[in-house]
Amino acid sequence: MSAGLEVVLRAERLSKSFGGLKAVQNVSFTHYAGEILAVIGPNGAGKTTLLNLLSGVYRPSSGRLELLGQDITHAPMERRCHAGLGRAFQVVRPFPEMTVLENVTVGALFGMPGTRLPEARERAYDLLERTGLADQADRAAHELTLLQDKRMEVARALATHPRVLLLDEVMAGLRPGEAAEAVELVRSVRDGGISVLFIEHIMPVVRDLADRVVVMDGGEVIATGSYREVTAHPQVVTAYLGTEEGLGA
Ligand SMILES: Nc1ncnc2c1ncn2[C@@H]1O[C@H](COP(=O)(O)OP(=O)(O)OP(=O)(O)O)[C@@H](O)[C@H]1O
Repeated sequence: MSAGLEVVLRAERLSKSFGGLKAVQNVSFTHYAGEILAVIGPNGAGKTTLLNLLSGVYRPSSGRLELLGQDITHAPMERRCHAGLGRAFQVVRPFPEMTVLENVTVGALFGMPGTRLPEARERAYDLLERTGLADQADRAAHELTLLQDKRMEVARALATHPRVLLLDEVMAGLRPGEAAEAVELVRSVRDGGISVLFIEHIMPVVRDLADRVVVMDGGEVIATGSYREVTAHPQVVTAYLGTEEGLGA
């Protein structure tokens, strides 16, 4: 990835402290259009805090963040969403009593102000087809399996018309066959023209899915590059030594 490609997200020296703890320190990276970018790192590295800075849950203590050339460093979540940033959560938070179709329709209404209900429902139904959930449209959200929940969460995020989709450990808790399906879903999202940034602990998933990888440790970026490059980086090997996830893949 190099000059000339459109930049969708640019983080410049982003930092976030909680009291005296520097959870994210001077993190810089560039995310190019059409790219699947992984953020990895051992427990406590600062990945979730970074995702929260990107999506607007937290404001940075310092640094700058650009989405499609716009400064969104201090923008509220809603403005980020309308500017093209979508997020699917690790802990799926649907409206449990509403149907799957209704849940995704809410995403379509929220993401595109001025959208009328029939249009939003139509878009939601299209997304259920794309995410393999059309046959679950009329079920209550709380009846879904974990994989179906994750599909729905991706559909809800896609309903907001993102240019960049942030995924927070969507593979967590899935069986290997299910994870393979989720990998295919993420690829199909990218093939549909949406850039994807994901946090993931499962290294084979990172290897199979990521075009580039940003590695964090102790709040800082310690390596950026292809999967092969970063997993051969001495600082990355050291960071993962003795951790549960290891670098086994
Ligand atoms: N709201 C908060 N208040 C205080 N400290 C926090 C808060 N959120 C995170 N931290 C601390 O910031 C550091 C980075 O945490 P973070 O959750 O971002 O790491 P992570 O890489 O996502 O870890 P994991 O892989 O275990 O989810 C940790 O030391 C954590 O305890």
